[in-house]
Amino acid sequence: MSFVNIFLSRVASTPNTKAALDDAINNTQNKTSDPNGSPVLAKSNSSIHSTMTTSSMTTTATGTTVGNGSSLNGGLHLNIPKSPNGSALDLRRGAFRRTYSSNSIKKKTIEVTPSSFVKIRLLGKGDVGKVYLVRQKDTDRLYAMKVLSKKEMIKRNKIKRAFAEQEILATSNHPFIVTLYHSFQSEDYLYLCMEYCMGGEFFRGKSSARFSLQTRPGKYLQEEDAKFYAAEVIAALEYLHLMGFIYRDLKPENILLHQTGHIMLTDFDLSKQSSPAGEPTVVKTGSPSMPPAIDTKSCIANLRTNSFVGTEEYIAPEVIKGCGHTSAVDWWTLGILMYEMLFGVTPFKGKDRNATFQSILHTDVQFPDHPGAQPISSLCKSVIRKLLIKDDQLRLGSKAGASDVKSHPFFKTTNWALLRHLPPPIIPQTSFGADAINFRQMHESVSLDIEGEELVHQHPGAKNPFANFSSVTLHHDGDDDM
Ligand SMILES: Nc1ncnc2c1ncn2[C@@H]1O[C@H](COP(=O)(O)OP(=O)(O)OP(=O)(O)O)[C@@H](O)[C@H]1O
Repeated sequence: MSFVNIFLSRVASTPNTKAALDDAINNTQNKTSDPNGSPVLAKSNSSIHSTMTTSSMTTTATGTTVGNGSSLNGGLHLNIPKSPNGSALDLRRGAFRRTYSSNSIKKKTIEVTPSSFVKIRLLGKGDVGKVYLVRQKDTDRLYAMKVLSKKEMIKRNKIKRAFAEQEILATSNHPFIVTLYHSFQSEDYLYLCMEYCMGGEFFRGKSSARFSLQTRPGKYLQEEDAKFYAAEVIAALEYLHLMGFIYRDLKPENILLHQTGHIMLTDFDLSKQSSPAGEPTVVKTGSPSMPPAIDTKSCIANLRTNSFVGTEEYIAPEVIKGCGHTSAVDWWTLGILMYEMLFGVTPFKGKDRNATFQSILHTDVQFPDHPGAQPISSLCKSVIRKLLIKDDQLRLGSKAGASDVKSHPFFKTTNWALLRHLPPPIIPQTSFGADAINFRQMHESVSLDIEGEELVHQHPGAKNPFANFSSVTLHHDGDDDM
């Protein structure tokens, strides 16, 4: 039985889990725009422009309660009509197409092959694969296609990671997590066909997209803006933890911007799955006026892992020590991310890797106080300090997971239920999509043609390690026209 089936049957039989997932999703699903409507290339006589393929979309404004399992359909439903002219603003404001529920993904036999797509350009590179902007030939829809080389995966012992990534993408259904549409394989490559996040990377190294953090004045965000992105990241982490996954690779490069400006987490090859995921439990909040919160920590309480993974400046102390780590690593990385959003640098960066690790292990976080440094509130300092507590058992998030973090007074002004209604601080420049203006120019050293790949030579009779890779097409609620 695949994880999806196990998960769905568990969801059906456990009202707490279902309600908790619905809660995590619904608390963020009320959106000003749909992050999952793949842009389409619409050809006119003289020009190519983008349009959303949606007629109407149902969104749910619901006050979810934990434990009664009725949240999904219990709220107010709004039908948002299609905009008549499909302007860029309308794309952001009015385009809805997916509902987010824990059982809205329908797995189908694979409906595409590599030759169903035309490669448009290279968007990004990892060590075993590349991500291309592609167009599906028969629908003209644009997608981001991650193409992983089997040869490289075998050489670098990364087969398990590709399986984990497929599993997470295929089971996730959340507005801040990139949507998977198809996964399939050829003789030499694995393919993950995902929603194309037109806004590019949230922020990255020196050659950045024009609206990324690195090009903001002073290379940092205002505190309120950083709070907005932190809240969206927390919502995504909460969902992943509820699903039994530790993300383990939160960093700016893995946060993509949807064309609406809302974030989407991507790159799950370092994520770790607790199998089976534990039951979420309910914790009482301090205030009688607040509803009970979900304990996401219990979903992954049985998962402690030892692998040394992560990105140098974002690695948590317990990972460096190699004494086993839990979902608390994700809260550490959130602390680093918040610091970097606010100050443009990470807090423990040393002159080399060793110095960075020493600092991560032994130095308390310091906030810049030189003239010109951005002043931040004491509540903001407090939440960062608590997320960066070296002892993972004392760290914010170590007791009840996301609920601990969400209830820190820094987030008192955050309206979690309406997160998606808030206008994002940065709206990516829209274009017709295929020009990928929000991505830096990349050149391919080796040609990797989606249709005609080089061959991998395996020993005759060797067991095919990719035999169990799922080739599926995933239909999401609202995608009937696909
Ligand atoms: N859905 C997407 N939409 C737009 N661009 C994307 C998408 N997914 C990935 N990219 C681009 O491709 C880059 C590499 O993607 P990703 O990190 O998933 O690849 P990877 O091979 O797993 O890399 P790594 O070796 O860092 O794990 C991203 O940083 C981003 O620029």
